[in-house]
Amino acid sequence: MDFFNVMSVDEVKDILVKNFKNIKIETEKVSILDSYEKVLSKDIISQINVPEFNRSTVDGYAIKSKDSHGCSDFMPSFLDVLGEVRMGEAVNIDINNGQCIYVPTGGMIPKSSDCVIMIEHVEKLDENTIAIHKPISTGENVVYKGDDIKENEKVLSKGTKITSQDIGVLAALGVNEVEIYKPIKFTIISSGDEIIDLDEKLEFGKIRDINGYALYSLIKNLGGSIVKRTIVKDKYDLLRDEVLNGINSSDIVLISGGSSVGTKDYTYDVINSFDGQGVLVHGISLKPGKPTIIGECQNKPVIGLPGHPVSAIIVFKIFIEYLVNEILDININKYTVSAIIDKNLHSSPGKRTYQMVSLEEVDNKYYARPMFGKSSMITLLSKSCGYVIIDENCEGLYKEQEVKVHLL
Ligand SMILES: Nc1nc2c(c(=O)[nH]1)N[C@H]1C(S)=C(S)[C@@H](COP(=O)(O)OP(=O)(O)OC[C@H]3O[C@@H](n4cnc5c(N)ncnc54)[C@H](O)[C@@H]3O)O[C@H]1N2
Ligand code: MOO
Repeated sequence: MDFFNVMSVDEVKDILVKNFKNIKIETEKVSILDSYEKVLSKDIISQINVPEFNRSTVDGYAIKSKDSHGCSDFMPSFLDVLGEVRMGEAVNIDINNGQCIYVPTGGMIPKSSDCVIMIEHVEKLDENTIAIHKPISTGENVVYKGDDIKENEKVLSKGTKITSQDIGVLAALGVNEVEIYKPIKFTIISSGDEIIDLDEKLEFGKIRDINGYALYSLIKNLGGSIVKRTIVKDKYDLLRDEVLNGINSSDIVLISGGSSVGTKDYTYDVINSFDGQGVLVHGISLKPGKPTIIGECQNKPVIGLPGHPVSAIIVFKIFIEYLVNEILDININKYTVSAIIDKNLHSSPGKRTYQMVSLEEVDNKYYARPMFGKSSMITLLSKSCGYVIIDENCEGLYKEQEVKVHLL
């Protein structure tokens, strides 16, 4: 077996896109009530204007704004009240100069009116007459037809992860059902003679399967589904069988452990044993996560994540999240926090370093405190809030330097 042929993070992302962006993911129609956090597989184009008519945003009188021009406490304008607009009903009356009509909040205003004056700014002289003392401008207290959404406007794009606000938009359009991507299917294989499941006895020398469980929840959090989570011993045939099952039943196969160059690291050979291009990447200039493997077997991505839990999770976040976002056209809109690093920090030039940090708020400023530990220590991640990325060509960070913290 060859030793690592290390590639940069960006090169690896390009390889993922080139080989796997066009994987076909099934779609289905669901009620908008079941669409929360699902990903749209088609653009939503509005068939209507929202609102469909000019509406008042206040309780008041719809008038022609020019009837109010020049009026004051000393020289009010007097207007005839033609009647009242009823909620939910079309207005058939038009107003002329010197006339107005009462409109409740949200009610339709007559075509000939261009503004609404609030009742508290009006003096009601009798049932049919009001006086106004203050000028009001065109458009005041009115939402015009199509102000919110225009007919034929693209309201939501393919790849949108649907939020509660988006469900509100769909309801406004009268859309009952949307077409979404079905969850991307994953198989998770934890490999290693030492790895045992939670219901097994912890004999001396054994290690609980941390990665299988952490990856399971990362996939769920991404909107994916897990077809199978399993543990296999360090035997070529057993690993190959599980990878074959994974390829046949899933869209993406993840193997944790066995990605390095030890005598019992079979991931590389197993990936190369299937039809397809085999191993595309073995080794990334990345810390943690260098011994990652990316392969293509029978047109499916099979990814060998490093066994150390911190490395497995970080590699998932850098590459699997990226790939899923690319496949589903999800707009990557990750929130970051600006913070001040509170220690000098050396990195490893030549490698992109993902430095874990905790965050502390002092006097309305965030401070990022580097968290140190080995990549075999899962609590390094659980005690951190996020990470700072230090580029390959950078030797480190200076205390007090402003950094972007990517939240975990
Ligand atoms: N000669 C070299 N050895 C190693 C290198 C190297 O460049 N040259 N890289 C090191 C780095 S970096 C990492 S990370 C590991 C990755 O190793 P593997 O992917 O082959 O993983 P294993 O050897 O199977 O396991 C490593 C470590 O992680 C523990 N582990 C594995 N799976 C799980 C799991 N599901 N849950 C919890 N812990 C797990 C395993 O017990 C080992 O302690 O290679 C270095 N070696
Ligand atoms: O991926 Mo390794 O964790 O750099 O030790």
